[in-house]
Amino acid sequence: MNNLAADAARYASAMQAALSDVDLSVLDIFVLPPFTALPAAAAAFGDMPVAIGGQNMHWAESGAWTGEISAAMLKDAGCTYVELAHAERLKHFGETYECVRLKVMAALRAGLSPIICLGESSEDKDLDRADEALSLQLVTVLSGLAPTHLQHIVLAYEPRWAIGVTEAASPSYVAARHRHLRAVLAERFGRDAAETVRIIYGGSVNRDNAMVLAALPEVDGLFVGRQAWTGEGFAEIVRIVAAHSPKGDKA
Ligand SMILES: O=C(CO)[C@H](O)COP(=O)(O)O
Repeated sequence: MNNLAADAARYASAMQAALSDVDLSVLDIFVLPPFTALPAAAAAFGDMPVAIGGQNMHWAESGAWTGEISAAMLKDAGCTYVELAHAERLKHFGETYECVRLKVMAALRAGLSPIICLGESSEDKDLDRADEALSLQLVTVLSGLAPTHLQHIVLAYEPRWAIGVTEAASPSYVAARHRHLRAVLAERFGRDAAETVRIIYGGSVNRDNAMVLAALPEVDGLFVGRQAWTGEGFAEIVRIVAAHSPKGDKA
């Protein structure tokens, strides 16, 4: 809940200016503004290769759900992505992965790519059951999907204890959790389909840790919060990832 529609043009032009010498075709970039800023952001990014997404949506196509936003409304506002299951949705609004599952299906039906947040609590981490918690979340949220759906899905691994703090999870910890998520996908959907899912890392990503995290072979991209509140800040991360990604693949 940061930034207004009027900030969109400034945000986009700051990114454009900061990245004019960067080959953005090696990256897939998205920004997820507040609902009220979506049309302004879509217009402001214009021809830049930056996709737009919502931060949440409802699972129903339409109807008596006052105050909610549907997939069709997001598409109408210029979105191609939608973020689902952010830790704050689960914590403050009582969302469950069962309800996230309905949203994932609705997003895919509408042609939106869901960015599904997964992450263990600090208690799960301390009790050494992070992988168990992640398996449960992932299996719940993807039940009912076919292997062909996976190419449209992004998993955002965001350990809850690493969001909004000063330190991200360590690279080795992140790599292990991403390997686990990939293994769960492979077990359920087959290795080939599992490889089509992007698994990105979020939680206190900043200019100091972006390069190391993005360079991990297990990490397909970064999910940036505070550092992306300004176009300049986000551009710093984009520049780092574009320059140092050793994968020769999109990140
Ligand atoms: O907002 C986030 C990116 O999706 C996420 O919760 C991480 O926030 P940050 O810790 O401020 O980077």
